[in-house]
Amino acid sequence: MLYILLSTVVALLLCRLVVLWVRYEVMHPLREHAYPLRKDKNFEVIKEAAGNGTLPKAFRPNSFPLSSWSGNVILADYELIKEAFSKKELSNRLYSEKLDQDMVRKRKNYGINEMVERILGPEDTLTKNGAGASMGIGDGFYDETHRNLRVHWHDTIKRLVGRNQISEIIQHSSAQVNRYLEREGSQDGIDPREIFMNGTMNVVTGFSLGILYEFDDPDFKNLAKYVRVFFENMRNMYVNKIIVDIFPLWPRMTQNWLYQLFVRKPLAGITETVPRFTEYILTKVKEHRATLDIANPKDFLDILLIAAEKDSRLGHFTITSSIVALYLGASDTLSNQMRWLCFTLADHPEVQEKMFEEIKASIEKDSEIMKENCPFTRSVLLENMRWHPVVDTLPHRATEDIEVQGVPIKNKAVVQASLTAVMHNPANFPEPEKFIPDRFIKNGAFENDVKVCGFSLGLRNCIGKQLAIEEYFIFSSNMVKSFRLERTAGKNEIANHTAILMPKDGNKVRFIPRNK
Ligand code: HEM
Repeated sequence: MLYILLSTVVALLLCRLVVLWVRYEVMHPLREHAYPLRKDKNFEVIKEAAGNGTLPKAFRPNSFPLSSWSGNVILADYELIKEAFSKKELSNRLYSEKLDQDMVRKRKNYGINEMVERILGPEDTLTKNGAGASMGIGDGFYDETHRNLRVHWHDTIKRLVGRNQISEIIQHSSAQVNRYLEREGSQDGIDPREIFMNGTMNVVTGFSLGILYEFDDPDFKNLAKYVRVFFENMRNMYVNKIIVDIFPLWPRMTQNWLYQLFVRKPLAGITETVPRFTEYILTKVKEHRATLDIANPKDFLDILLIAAEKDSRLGHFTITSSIVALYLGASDTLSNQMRWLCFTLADHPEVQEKMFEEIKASIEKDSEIMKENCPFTRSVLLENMRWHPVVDTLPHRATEDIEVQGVPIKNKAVVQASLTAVMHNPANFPEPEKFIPDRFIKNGAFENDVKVCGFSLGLRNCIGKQLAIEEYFIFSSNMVKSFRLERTAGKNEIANHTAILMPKDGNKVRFIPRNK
């Protein structure tokens, strides 16, 4: 009897598997295609398939066993990405009620609520608003709070551009970057990673908190340490998030426990870093309160504090996590784009010289480096972004069943865009595998190409785009004006990394001052 029962169960299970296999493998309207999680492998696979025309416009990623059954979709065509990401149903991050509840637990474990009351006091608006209704500018649903955060961000940009403060903040950081390149890199050669990380982080600090640090300031060093710990734990935090999302929440046994069981790697340092980073930002909130001029906000935090008076959905967690998101979004991206530029220029001295001549002529003509006078430099910078796109998009999650240009996307599917596929498609850029410095010069003038889309497209694209483009130009042109770059070690190879297309360690460049 038991034998018959067991056989029936096994037979039913097998039937179920066959049905699933037919549904997901045979009948599924989207093809499956390789999409390795490791960025170096991913870059090679996607570049090759885009190059020989075998990459589908949209596909199910075959990243690990059965992953193509999950309903996830990778978009690999410019027009498709543009249309898909203009839809609010496809503009949410990996977010759910469960993840929200897990965050409530984590804040409790970290003692964040008590910290808010201790630092800001019980009468402060942020204490009264509580944690807030959003996970911050880089996470959560594409809802009204998120849209408002974007509006506040762009409002800050407008105000600071009007007062010339953005350029002042970036120039301050760029001057420090150059000082450190000379101090540390003019003898034996260095990998300038840390220096550019510090430079980009300092721009975020200036823009969001109104502080221009020196790189060796102890507070700034602490900030850099917090950001580093986040990056070191990024992959594990992501795995943790997926575990929380998949398994039911139990009252006592947290998903962190499950995570430790499966992944066996502690989220090293994160449990200490989150409260410290939060404490730093809350201290800045307190300081901003003392100088806040409602008619004349001076940075992003001022603007958020003013907005929180009228909108209780902007709570302490919304604000602290938005500021943290800026540091995370800004630092590894731009610093790696700068690293690729340095190593590529070191391999192309003739490109450096042509940029230098153009920059020098601009200073002679207008006493400063004007973008309009530097078409070749801008073309090189854009080509560097196209040739080595440091990131694909972050994961988007569908909130409805939807079809875009014939591509079916299921509710809750994770959708990502392969920006690499667009930028290495020969139909968009002839000979995409080659670095062609004057690719974007037409009749002697610089011509932007929207298909260089490293900041992504649509409603959930990179909010730092405008700032990053400004920073990229100022850091690069000041660097080329001041130094000749010479490779002393390594070659342009890609590191084994899960999130960022970054050069391998071991690349070194000597920054030889031009004035000596
Ligand atoms: C070379 C530099 C940069 C590149 C290539 C880059 C690229 C990207 C990409 C591809 C996304 C994901 C968009 C999507 O999922 O569709 C993103 C999101 C984001 N970026 Fe950037 N980024 C850069 C610099 C910056 C800077 C300087 C900041 C801040 C000042 C920043 C802040 C953010 C934030 C907060 C998000 C999340 C936006 C959201 O979820 O709504 N990024 N970035």
